Amino acid sequence: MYELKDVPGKGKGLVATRIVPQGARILCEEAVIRIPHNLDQPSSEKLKKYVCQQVNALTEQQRLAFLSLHNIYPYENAAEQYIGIICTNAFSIEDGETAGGVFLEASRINHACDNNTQKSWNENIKRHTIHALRDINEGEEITVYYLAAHNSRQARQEALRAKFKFSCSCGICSLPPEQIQINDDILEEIDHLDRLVGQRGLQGILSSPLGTLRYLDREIQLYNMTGADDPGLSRVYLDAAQVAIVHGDLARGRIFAEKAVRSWRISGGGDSKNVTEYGALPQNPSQLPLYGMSMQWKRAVDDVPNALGSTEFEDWLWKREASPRSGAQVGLYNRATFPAFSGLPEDRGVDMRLYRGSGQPRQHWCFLAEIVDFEFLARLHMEISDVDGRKIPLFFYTEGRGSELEPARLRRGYTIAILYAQQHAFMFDEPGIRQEDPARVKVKPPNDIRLTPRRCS
Ligand SMILES: C[S@@+](CC[C@H](N)C(=O)[O-])C[C@H]1O[C@@H](n2cnc3c(N)ncnc32)[C@H](O)[C@@H]1O
Repeated sequence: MYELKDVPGKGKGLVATRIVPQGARILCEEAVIRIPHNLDQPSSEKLKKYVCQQVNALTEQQRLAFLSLHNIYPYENAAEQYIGIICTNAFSIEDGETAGGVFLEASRINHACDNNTQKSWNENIKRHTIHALRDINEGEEITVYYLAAHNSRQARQEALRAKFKFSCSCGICSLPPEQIQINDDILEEIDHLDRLVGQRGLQGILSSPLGTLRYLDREIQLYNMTGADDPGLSRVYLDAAQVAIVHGDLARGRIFAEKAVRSWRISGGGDSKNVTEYGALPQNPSQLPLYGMSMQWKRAVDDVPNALGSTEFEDWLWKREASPRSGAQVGLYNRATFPAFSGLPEDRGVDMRLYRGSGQPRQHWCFLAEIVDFEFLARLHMEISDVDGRKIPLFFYTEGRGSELEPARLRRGYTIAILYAQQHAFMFDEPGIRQEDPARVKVKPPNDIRLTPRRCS
Protein backbone atom coordinates (compact mmCIF):
# COMPACT_ATOMS: atom_id res chain seq x y z
CA MET A 1 0.00 0.00 0.00
CA TYR A 2 2.99 2.29 0.66
CA GLU A 3 6.78 2.42 0.41
CA LEU A 4 9.51 4.24 2.35
CA LYS A 5 11.12 6.80 0.04
CA ASP A 6 13.26 9.93 0.09
CA VAL A 7 10.94 12.93 0.01
CA PRO A 8 12.61 16.18 -1.12
CA GLY A 9 13.18 18.54 1.83
CA LYS A 10 11.73 16.13 4.42
CA GLY A 11 14.19 13.22 4.74
CA LYS A 12 12.33 9.96 4.28
CA GLY A 13 8.57 9.51 4.14
CA LEU A 14 5.82 7.03 3.24
CA VAL A 15 4.36 7.21 -0.27
CA ALA A 16 1.22 5.37 -1.50
CA THR A 17 1.97 2.64 -4.06
CA ARG A 18 -1.70 2.39 -5.12
CA ILE A 19 -4.96 4.27 -4.64
CA VAL A 20 -5.88 4.15 -0.96
CA PRO A 21 -9.63 4.64 -0.45
CA GLN A 22 -11.06 6.87 2.28
CA GLY A 23 -11.34 5.00 5.58
CA ALA A 24 -8.75 2.34 4.67
CA ARG A 25 -6.50 1.22 7.51
CA ILE A 26 -2.96 1.91 6.31
CA LEU A 27 -1.10 0.91 9.47
CA CYS A 28 -1.86 -0.91 12.70
CA GLU A 29 1.23 -1.07 14.82
CA GLU A 30 2.52 -1.96 18.26
CA ALA A 31 5.03 0.32 19.98
CA VAL A 32 8.59 -0.99 20.18
CA ILE A 33 9.38 1.44 23.00
CA ARG A 34 7.00 3.02 25.50
CA ILE A 35 7.74 5.84 27.91
CA PRO A 36 5.57 5.88 31.05
CA HIS A 37 4.21 9.23 32.28
CA ASN A 38 6.28 9.11 35.48
CA LEU A 39 9.54 9.06 33.48
CA ASP A 40 8.57 11.75 30.98
CA GLN A 41 11.53 14.12 31.77
CA PRO A 42 14.09 14.16 28.90
CA SER A 43 17.18 14.79 31.03
CA SER A 44 16.46 12.55 34.02
CA GLU A 45 18.95 9.77 34.87
CA LYS A 46 16.05 7.41 35.53
CA LEU A 47 14.79 7.95 31.99
CA LYS A 48 18.25 7.37 30.48
CA LYS A 49 18.58 4.08 32.36
CA TYR A 50 15.07 2.98 31.42
CA VAL A 51 15.55 3.84 27.73
CA CYS A 52 18.87 1.95 27.53
CA GLN A 53 17.19 -1.13 29.01
CA GLN A 54 14.33 -0.85 26.49
CA VAL A 55 16.66 -0.49 23.48
CA ASN A 56 18.87 -3.36 24.67
CA ALA A 57 15.79 -5.57 24.94
CA LEU A 58 14.89 -5.07 21.23
CA THR A 59 15.67 -7.76 18.66
CA GLU A 60 18.69 -6.95 16.51
CA GLN A 61 16.43 -6.10 13.56
CA GLN A 62 14.27 -3.80 15.68
CA ARG A 63 17.35 -2.14 17.22
CA LEU A 64 18.78 -1.36 13.78
CA ALA A 65 15.43 -0.03 12.59
CA PHE A 66 15.12 2.10 15.75
CA LEU A 67 18.66 3.49 15.34
CA SER A 68 17.96 4.37 11.70
CA LEU A 69 15.03 6.63 12.65
CA HIS A 70 15.38 10.36 12.21
CA ASN A 71 16.97 12.31 15.09
CA ILE A 72 16.91 16.11 15.20
CA TYR A 73 18.72 16.36 18.56
CA PRO A 74 22.49 16.41 19.15
CA TYR A 75 23.87 13.68 21.42
CA GLU A 76 27.13 12.66 23.09
CA ASN A 77 26.33 9.16 24.24
CA ALA A 78 24.00 6.26 23.50
CA ALA A 79 21.38 7.24 26.09
CA GLU A 80 21.13 10.78 24.67
CA GLN A 81 20.94 9.37 21.14
CA TYR A 82 18.04 7.07 22.10
CA ILE A 83 16.20 9.91 23.83
CA GLY A 84 16.74 12.15 20.77
CA ILE A 85 15.23 9.48 18.50
CA ILE A 86 12.29 9.04 20.87
CA CYS A 87 11.65 12.81 21.08
CA THR A 88 11.74 13.13 17.27
CA ASN A 89 9.45 10.18 16.59
CA ALA A 90 7.17 9.36 19.54
CA PHE A 91 3.40 9.28 19.15
CA SER A 92 1.11 9.67 22.13
CA ILE A 93 -0.51 6.58 23.63
CA GLU A 94 -3.75 7.29 25.49
CA ASP A 95 -3.89 4.31 27.83
CA GLY A 96 -3.63 6.35 31.01
CA GLU A 97 -0.12 5.08 31.88
CA THR A 98 2.02 5.80 28.85
CA ALA A 99 3.14 9.23 27.71
CA GLY A 100 4.22 8.08 24.26
CA GLY A 101 5.79 5.35 22.20
CA VAL A 102 7.91 4.74 19.13
CA PHE A 103 6.35 2.93 16.16
CA LEU A 104 8.88 1.89 13.55
CA GLU A 105 6.64 2.31 10.47
CA ALA A 106 4.34 5.17 11.53
CA SER A 107 7.35 7.22 12.70
CA ARG A 108 8.30 7.63 9.07
CA ILE A 109 5.19 9.60 8.22
CA ASN A 110 5.79 13.30 7.70
CA HIS A 111 3.55 16.14 8.79
CA ALA A 112 1.11 18.23 6.75
CA CYS A 113 -1.50 20.68 8.06
CA ASP A 114 -3.81 19.33 5.30
CA ASN A 115 -2.95 15.75 6.33
CA ASN A 116 -4.56 12.94 4.36
CA THR A 117 -4.50 10.38 7.20
CA GLN A 118 -5.42 10.29 10.87
CA LYS A 119 -3.22 8.72 13.51
CA SER A 120 -4.95 7.44 16.63
CA TRP A 121 -4.30 5.19 19.57
CA ASN A 122 -6.78 2.31 19.59
CA GLU A 123 -7.14 1.23 23.19
CA ASN A 124 -9.33 -1.76 22.20
CA ILE A 125 -6.53 -3.42 20.25
CA LYS A 126 -3.64 -1.61 22.01
CA ARG A 127 -2.16 -0.45 18.72
CA HIS A 128 -1.64 2.78 16.84
CA THR A 129 -3.64 3.02 13.64
CA ILE A 130 -3.34 5.22 10.57
CA HIS A 131 -6.50 5.67 8.44
CA ALA A 132 -7.03 7.49 5.14
CA LEU A 133 -9.21 10.57 5.72
CA ARG A 134 -9.84 10.82 1.98
CA ASP A 135 -8.91 8.88 -1.14
CA ILE A 136 -5.12 9.00 -1.59
CA ASN A 137 -3.67 8.73 -5.08
CA GLU A 138 -0.88 6.38 -6.12
CA GLY A 139 2.44 8.24 -5.69
CA GLU A 140 0.96 10.69 -3.17
CA GLU A 141 2.79 11.14 0.11
CA ILE A 142 1.00 9.86 3.23
CA THR A 143 0.86 12.61 5.85
CA VAL A 144 -0.38 13.08 9.42
CA TYR A 145 -0.97 16.13 11.60
CA TYR A 146 1.72 16.32 14.32
CA LEU A 147 0.17 18.99 16.53
CA ALA A 148 -2.64 18.75 19.04
CA ALA A 149 -4.88 21.67 18.15
CA HIS A 150 -5.98 23.72 15.18
CA ASN A 151 -4.07 26.98 15.26
CA SER A 152 -3.24 29.81 12.93
CA ARG A 153 -0.56 29.20 10.31
CA GLN A 154 1.89 31.26 12.34
CA ALA A 155 1.19 29.33 15.55
CA ARG A 156 1.51 26.01 13.70
CA GLN A 157 4.79 27.02 12.10
CA GLU A 158 6.22 28.17 15.44
CA ALA A 159 5.21 24.92 17.15
CA LEU A 160 6.62 22.75 14.33
CA ARG A 161 9.90 24.64 14.31
CA ALA A 162 10.24 24.46 18.10
CA LYS A 163 9.40 20.78 18.43
CA PHE A 164 10.40 19.20 15.11
CA LYS A 165 12.78 21.78 13.59
CA PHE A 166 11.13 22.22 10.22
CA SER A 167 8.91 24.74 8.42
CA CYS A 168 5.77 23.34 6.88
CA SER A 169 5.17 23.96 3.18
CA CYS A 170 1.95 21.95 2.80
CA GLY A 171 -0.95 22.98 0.59
CA ILE A 172 -2.50 25.21 3.27
CA CYS A 173 0.74 26.81 4.45
CA SER A 174 1.67 27.69 0.84
CA LEU A 175 -1.60 29.47 0.01
CA PRO A 176 -1.52 33.18 -0.91
CA PRO A 177 -1.65 35.40 2.23
CA GLU A 178 -5.30 36.39 1.84
CA GLN A 179 -6.39 32.74 1.61
CA ILE A 180 -4.20 31.82 4.59
CA GLN A 181 -6.06 34.54 6.50
CA ILE A 182 -9.43 33.07 5.47
CA ASN A 183 -8.27 29.62 6.57
CA ASP A 184 -6.96 30.99 9.89
CA ASP A 185 -10.30 32.75 10.49
CA ILE A 186 -12.18 29.50 9.84
CA LEU A 187 -9.97 27.53 12.26
CA GLU A 188 -10.24 30.26 14.88
CA GLU A 189 -14.02 30.30 14.58
CA ILE A 190 -14.21 26.49 14.86
CA ASP A 191 -12.03 26.65 17.96
CA HIS A 192 -14.16 29.42 19.43
CA LEU A 193 -17.43 27.56 18.78
CA ASP A 194 -15.94 24.39 20.25
CA ARG A 195 -15.11 26.24 23.44
CA LEU A 196 -18.52 27.94 23.57
CA VAL A 197 -20.35 24.63 23.25
CA GLY A 198 -18.01 23.07 25.83
CA GLN A 199 -18.47 25.93 28.31
CA ARG A 200 -22.26 25.81 27.96
CA GLY A 201 -22.19 22.04 28.42
CA LEU A 202 -25.36 20.20 29.40
CA GLN A 203 -26.85 23.43 30.72
CA GLY A 204 -26.62 24.93 27.22
CA ILE A 205 -28.17 21.81 25.66
CA LEU A 206 -31.04 21.93 28.16
CA SER A 207 -31.78 25.66 28.33
CA SER A 208 -30.89 26.74 24.81
CA PRO A 209 -31.05 23.73 22.48
CA LEU A 210 -31.67 25.79 19.36
CA GLY A 211 -28.79 28.15 20.20
CA THR A 212 -26.48 25.16 20.74
CA LEU A 213 -27.66 23.60 17.46
CA ARG A 214 -26.91 26.92 15.69
CA TYR A 215 -23.31 26.78 16.96
CA LEU A 216 -22.90 23.16 15.87
CA ASP A 217 -24.48 23.82 12.46
CA ARG A 218 -22.04 26.68 11.93
CA GLU A 219 -19.12 24.46 12.99
CA ILE A 220 -20.04 21.82 10.41
CA GLN A 221 -20.35 24.50 7.73
CA LEU A 222 -16.90 25.79 8.67
CA TYR A 223 -15.39 22.29 8.53
CA ASN A 224 -16.97 21.87 5.10
CA MET A 225 -15.36 25.14 3.99
CA THR A 226 -11.94 23.69 4.79
CA GLY A 227 -12.85 20.80 2.48
CA ALA A 228 -11.36 18.26 4.88
CA ASP A 229 -13.13 15.22 6.28
CA ASP A 230 -11.81 16.33 9.64
CA PRO A 231 -12.08 13.90 12.57
CA GLY A 232 -13.42 16.86 14.61
CA LEU A 233 -16.68 16.48 12.67
CA SER A 234 -17.62 13.37 14.62
CA ARG A 235 -17.60 15.16 17.97
CA VAL A 236 -19.77 17.97 16.56
CA TYR A 237 -22.29 15.49 15.11
CA LEU A 238 -22.39 13.60 18.42
CA ASP A 239 -23.12 16.87 20.23
CA ALA A 240 -25.91 17.59 17.73
CA ALA A 241 -27.31 14.07 18.28
CA GLN A 242 -27.30 14.71 22.02
CA VAL A 243 -29.13 18.03 21.65
CA ALA A 244 -31.85 16.36 19.56
CA ILE A 245 -32.18 13.21 21.69
CA VAL A 246 -32.18 15.04 25.04
CA HIS A 247 -35.22 16.98 23.75
CA GLY A 248 -37.02 13.88 22.46
CA ASP A 249 -36.22 14.16 18.72
CA LEU A 250 -35.14 10.63 17.83
CA ALA A 251 -35.32 11.26 14.06
CA ARG A 252 -32.70 13.98 14.02
CA GLY A 253 -30.80 12.19 16.81
CA ARG A 254 -30.45 9.09 14.66
CA ILE A 255 -29.26 11.03 11.61
CA PHE A 256 -26.68 13.03 13.57
CA ALA A 257 -25.47 9.88 15.37
CA GLU A 258 -25.06 8.10 12.00
CA LYS A 259 -22.89 10.95 10.77
CA ALA A 260 -20.77 10.88 13.96
CA VAL A 261 -20.21 7.13 13.77
CA ARG A 262 -19.42 7.28 10.03
CA SER A 263 -16.76 9.91 10.70
CA TRP A 264 -15.23 7.85 13.54
CA ARG A 265 -15.17 4.76 11.34
CA ILE A 266 -13.23 6.67 8.69
CA SER A 267 -10.66 8.14 11.07
CA GLY A 268 -10.27 5.28 13.55
CA GLY A 269 -11.86 2.13 12.12
CA GLY A 270 -14.80 -0.04 13.17
CA ASP A 271 -12.91 -1.39 16.21
CA SER A 272 -12.05 2.04 17.63
CA LYS A 273 -13.23 3.03 21.09
CA ASN A 274 -15.74 5.62 19.88
CA VAL A 275 -17.35 3.26 17.36
CA THR A 276 -17.58 0.57 20.05
CA GLU A 277 -19.15 3.07 22.42
CA TYR A 278 -21.55 4.85 20.05
CA GLY A 279 -21.91 2.39 17.14
CA ALA A 280 -25.39 1.25 18.26
CA LEU A 281 -26.69 4.78 18.90
CA PRO A 282 -28.09 5.34 15.36
CA GLN A 283 -30.15 2.12 15.62
CA ASN A 284 -31.42 2.97 19.07
CA PRO A 285 -31.05 6.69 19.84
CA SER A 286 -33.30 6.40 22.89
CA GLN A 287 -30.51 4.43 24.62
CA LEU A 288 -28.75 7.73 25.33
CA PRO A 289 -29.06 8.13 29.13
CA LEU A 290 -30.42 11.68 28.89
CA TYR A 291 -33.07 10.81 26.28
CA GLY A 292 -36.25 12.81 26.72
CA MET A 293 -35.17 15.05 29.62
CA SER A 294 -37.48 17.41 27.80
CA MET A 295 -39.95 16.32 25.15
CA GLN A 296 -39.99 19.79 23.58
CA TRP A 297 -38.90 18.41 20.17
CA LYS A 298 -40.62 15.00 20.44
CA ARG A 299 -40.33 13.14 17.12
CA ALA A 300 -40.37 9.42 16.29
CA VAL A 301 -37.20 7.88 14.92
CA ASP A 302 -38.62 7.33 11.40
CA ASP A 303 -40.50 10.64 11.23
CA VAL A 304 -38.19 12.11 8.59
CA PRO A 305 -39.49 14.18 5.65
CA ASN A 306 -38.78 12.25 2.46
CA ALA A 307 -39.64 14.63 -0.35
CA LEU A 308 -37.02 17.30 0.37
CA GLY A 309 -34.07 18.31 -1.80
CA SER A 310 -30.66 18.19 -0.13
CA THR A 311 -30.64 21.89 0.87
CA GLU A 312 -34.17 21.72 2.27
CA PHE A 313 -33.28 18.50 4.08
CA GLU A 314 -30.25 20.14 5.73
CA ASP A 315 -32.45 23.14 6.69
CA TRP A 316 -34.93 20.73 8.28
CA LEU A 317 -32.17 18.69 9.98
CA TRP A 318 -30.57 21.71 11.63
CA LYS A 319 -33.92 23.40 12.36
CA ARG A 320 -32.82 26.41 10.34
CA GLU A 321 -35.52 28.99 10.03
CA ALA A 322 -36.17 30.09 6.47
CA SER A 323 -34.04 33.20 5.95
CA PRO A 324 -36.16 36.09 4.71
CA ARG A 325 -35.71 37.14 1.09
CA SER A 326 -33.94 40.45 0.80
CA GLY A 327 -36.41 43.30 1.26
CA ALA A 328 -39.02 40.99 2.76
CA GLN A 329 -40.33 41.89 6.18
CA VAL A 330 -39.13 39.70 9.00
CA GLY A 331 -41.88 38.45 11.34
CA LEU A 332 -41.42 39.23 15.00
CA TYR A 333 -41.65 35.51 15.70
CA ASN A 334 -38.43 34.94 13.73
CA ARG A 335 -36.15 33.79 16.54
CA ALA A 336 -32.96 34.35 14.55
CA THR A 337 -33.72 38.08 14.19
CA PHE A 338 -35.75 38.54 17.39
CA PRO A 339 -34.26 36.03 19.82
CA ALA A 340 -35.48 35.33 23.32
CA PHE A 341 -32.96 35.97 26.11
CA SER A 342 -31.80 32.33 25.95
CA GLY A 343 -30.90 32.83 22.26
CA LEU A 344 -28.66 35.86 22.86
CA PRO A 345 -24.88 35.47 22.64
CA GLU A 346 -22.84 35.87 25.81
CA ASP A 347 -20.70 38.99 26.14
CA ARG A 348 -17.66 37.02 27.42
CA GLY A 349 -15.19 37.10 24.51
CA VAL A 350 -16.12 37.73 20.90
CA ASP A 351 -18.58 35.28 19.38
CA MET A 352 -17.07 34.65 15.93
CA ARG A 353 -20.41 33.21 14.83
CA LEU A 354 -21.90 36.68 15.13
CA TYR A 355 -18.99 39.07 14.66
CA ARG A 356 -16.35 39.56 12.00
CA GLY A 357 -12.72 40.07 13.01
CA SER A 358 -13.33 43.84 12.66
CA GLY A 359 -15.96 43.65 15.43
CA GLN A 360 -18.83 44.29 12.97
CA PRO A 361 -21.82 41.96 13.43
CA ARG A 362 -22.23 39.39 10.63
CA GLN A 363 -26.00 39.43 11.02
CA HIS A 364 -28.62 41.60 12.70
CA TRP A 365 -30.67 40.74 15.73
CA CYS A 366 -32.84 42.75 18.06
CA PHE A 367 -33.93 41.73 21.52
CA LEU A 368 -37.52 42.69 22.35
CA ALA A 369 -38.93 42.66 25.86
CA GLU A 370 -41.68 44.20 27.95
CA ILE A 371 -40.85 46.57 30.82
CA VAL A 372 -42.16 44.92 33.98
CA ASP A 373 -40.66 47.33 36.49
CA PHE A 374 -37.89 49.90 36.81
CA GLU A 375 -36.03 51.97 39.37
CA PHE A 376 -33.39 54.69 39.20
CA LEU A 377 -30.80 54.30 41.96
CA ALA A 378 -27.11 54.51 41.05
CA ARG A 379 -28.23 53.78 37.47
CA LEU A 380 -31.39 52.80 35.62
CA HIS A 381 -32.30 49.22 36.46
CA MET A 382 -35.25 47.50 34.78
CA GLU A 383 -36.92 44.17 35.16
CA ILE A 384 -37.99 43.09 31.68
CA SER A 385 -39.86 40.07 30.32
CA ASP A 386 -38.82 38.43 27.03
CA VAL A 387 -40.95 36.67 24.40
CA ASP A 388 -40.84 33.47 26.46
CA GLY A 389 -42.10 35.36 29.51
CA ARG A 390 -38.71 35.01 31.22
CA LYS A 391 -37.92 37.91 33.56
CA ILE A 392 -34.38 39.26 33.45
CA PRO A 393 -32.54 42.31 34.84
CA LEU A 394 -31.36 45.13 32.55
CA PHE A 395 -28.78 47.59 33.93
CA PHE A 396 -27.69 50.75 32.10
CA TYR A 397 -23.93 51.24 32.11
CA THR A 398 -24.19 54.10 29.61
CA GLU A 399 -22.47 57.44 30.23
CA GLY A 400 -25.73 58.94 31.49
CA ARG A 401 -26.53 55.74 33.47
CA GLY A 402 -29.84 55.39 31.61
CA SER A 403 -30.89 59.08 31.72
CA GLU A 404 -30.62 59.09 27.90
CA LEU A 405 -34.01 57.33 27.67
CA GLU A 406 -36.99 59.64 27.20
CA PRO A 407 -38.69 59.80 30.66
CA ALA A 408 -42.13 59.73 28.98
CA ARG A 409 -41.28 56.32 27.55
CA LEU A 410 -40.36 54.81 30.92
CA ARG A 411 -43.62 52.98 31.51
CA ARG A 412 -44.52 49.51 32.68
CA GLY A 413 -45.92 47.49 29.76
CA TYR A 414 -43.93 49.45 27.16
CA THR A 415 -41.71 47.49 24.80
CA ILE A 416 -37.95 47.88 24.89
CA ALA A 417 -35.89 46.98 21.78
CA ILE A 418 -32.12 46.46 22.13
CA LEU A 419 -30.04 46.03 19.01
CA TYR A 420 -27.28 43.39 19.25
CA ALA A 421 -28.13 42.64 22.89
CA GLN A 422 -25.92 40.14 24.72
CA GLN A 423 -26.25 38.06 27.86
CA HIS A 424 -24.20 39.24 30.81
CA ALA A 425 -23.36 37.21 33.94
CA PHE A 426 -23.81 39.70 36.82
CA MET A 427 -22.01 38.99 40.09
CA PHE A 428 -24.89 40.42 42.11
CA ASP A 429 -27.98 39.36 40.15
CA GLU A 430 -29.42 36.78 37.78
CA PRO A 431 -27.94 36.75 34.26
CA GLY A 432 -29.30 39.70 32.31
CA ILE A 433 -28.23 42.54 30.02
CA ARG A 434 -25.56 45.13 30.75
CA GLN A 435 -26.30 47.92 28.28
CA GLU A 436 -23.46 50.32 27.44
CA ASP A 437 -24.61 51.97 24.19
CA PRO A 438 -27.76 54.15 24.53
CA ALA A 439 -28.04 54.48 20.72
CA ARG A 440 -28.94 50.80 20.48
CA VAL A 441 -31.96 51.08 22.77
CA LYS A 442 -35.50 52.16 21.80
CA VAL A 443 -38.64 52.12 23.93
CA LYS A 444 -42.06 52.02 22.24
CA PRO A 445 -45.65 52.02 23.49
CA PRO A 446 -47.11 48.50 23.61
CA ASN A 447 -49.32 48.96 20.54
CA ASP A 448 -46.38 49.92 18.31
CA ILE A 449 -44.70 46.51 18.67
CA ARG A 450 -46.76 43.52 19.70
CA LEU A 451 -44.81 40.72 21.30
CA THR A 452 -46.69 37.68 20.08
CA PRO A 453 -45.02 34.59 21.47
CA ARG A 454 -44.98 32.07 18.63
CA ARG A 455 -42.69 29.10 18.49
CA CYS A 456 -41.03 27.84 15.38
CA SER A 457 -41.51 24.10 14.77
C1 LIG B 1 8.81 11.57 12.76
S1 LIG B 1 10.00 12.12 11.67
C2 LIG B 1 9.27 11.81 10.14
C3 LIG B 1 10.10 10.94 9.25
C4 LIG B 1 11.39 11.53 8.83
N1 LIG B 1 11.20 12.41 7.70
C5 LIG B 1 12.44 10.48 8.49
O1 LIG B 1 13.24 10.71 7.57
O2 LIG B 1 12.47 9.47 9.15
C6 LIG B 1 9.86 13.84 11.94
C7 LIG B 1 10.87 14.66 11.20
O3 LIG B 1 10.63 14.58 9.81
C8 LIG B 1 10.84 15.85 9.20
N2 LIG B 1 9.57 16.32 8.68
C9 LIG B 1 8.35 15.87 9.00
N3 LIG B 1 7.41 16.52 8.31
C10 LIG B 1 8.03 17.43 7.56
C11 LIG B 1 7.58 18.44 6.65
N4 LIG B 1 6.30 18.61 6.38
N5 LIG B 1 8.51 19.21 6.05
C12 LIG B 1 9.84 19.04 6.32
N6 LIG B 1 10.31 18.12 7.19
C13 LIG B 1 9.43 17.31 7.79
C14 LIG B 1 11.36 16.76 10.28
O4 LIG B 1 12.75 16.74 10.27
C15 LIG B 1 10.82 16.12 11.53
O5 LIG B 1 11.57 16.45 12.67
